[in-house]
Amino acid sequence: MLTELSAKKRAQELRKQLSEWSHQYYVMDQPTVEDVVYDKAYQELVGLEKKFPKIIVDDSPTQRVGGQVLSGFNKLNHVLPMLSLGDVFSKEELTEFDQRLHKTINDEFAYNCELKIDGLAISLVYENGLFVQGSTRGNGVVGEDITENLKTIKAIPLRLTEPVSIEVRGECYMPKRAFVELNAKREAEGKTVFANPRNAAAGSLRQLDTAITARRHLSTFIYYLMNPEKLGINKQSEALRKMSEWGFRINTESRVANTMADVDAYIDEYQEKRITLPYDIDGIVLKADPFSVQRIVGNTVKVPRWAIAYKFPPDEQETVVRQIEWTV
Ligand SMILES: CC(C)(C)c1nc(N2CCN(c3ncccn3)CC2)c2cc(C(N)=O)c(N)nc2n1
Repeated sequence: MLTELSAKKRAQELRKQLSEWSHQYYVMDQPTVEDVVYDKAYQELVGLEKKFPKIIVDDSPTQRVGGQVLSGFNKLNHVLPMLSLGDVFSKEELTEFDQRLHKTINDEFAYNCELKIDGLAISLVYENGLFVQGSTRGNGVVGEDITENLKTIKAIPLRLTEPVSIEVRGECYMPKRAFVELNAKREAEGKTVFANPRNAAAGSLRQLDTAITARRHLSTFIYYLMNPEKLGINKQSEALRKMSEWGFRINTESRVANTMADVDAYIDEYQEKRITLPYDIDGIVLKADPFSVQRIVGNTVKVPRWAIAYKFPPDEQETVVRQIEWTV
């Protein structure tokens, strides 16, 4: 006999299982169960919550697609401005960046090298481990509250593995495969097509109908933790590892470089690999790894002095599916 109490207990078991499967599939790119198994458990949870609405909790996977059509997005002020990035287009300029830093910092320090994902910057706020607000970068000071749309993205955890209150930032992007398939569908429907995955991701996040956003196969790579030293984290590479442990999707191609020769090698490697990646990148981002170095050199009004974007030469090749490794 199904009581509200037994339904509540069963729903908690289902949510835990669904969350683990979802983490494996959407965050770790390592599906562990067939879709049909996931869907069966999900439908059972939907049934229990429909029968006993009082057992519904905010971080239930059923709450990702609110299904409501918003009338607009509220503006919001970022607690800390989302800085821009200085960019360079040659290894010579990269060396100048490194030399400038060493004018201020005498001892040696490592760089964290990251792929520069070609999507759009987002900010995510968590209170006691629960996702409470998500927004676009906007002009860096004022962004748009797109929490409801970001909740539909399975790579964004609704609850972290620890009850921490943090703000993180990253890139929301559309995988190349989803981009090609979306444009093929739009073409068949006589609609306009998106010029590139970045525009497709931006258009998908700007949807007022969250059910449309939910169908666009968006994903994220998180790359920034606010006030990390308050959490006892002292390097960018450590912050990335910690955010991964909390449940965020972190790009696995990041690497610590101890010399500029290592940085050059990283650039050469990913200029080669670029076309095979399942997502667009437009360069790499170099960051002083120790937060102590970041703190000493600080930021200008617009950009950090401790990070730089190295932009690849524009790559004329079309985004074709066959050259892409078949992951998300
Ligand atoms: C935290 C800092 C400021 C160093 C930072 N800022 C970034 N960006 C700033 C400029 N952004 C921007 N966007 C629109 C207009 C002007 N600037 C877009 C994000 C980063 C972007 C990526 C990426 N794409 O993969 C990344 N791995 N690390 C970043 N790190």
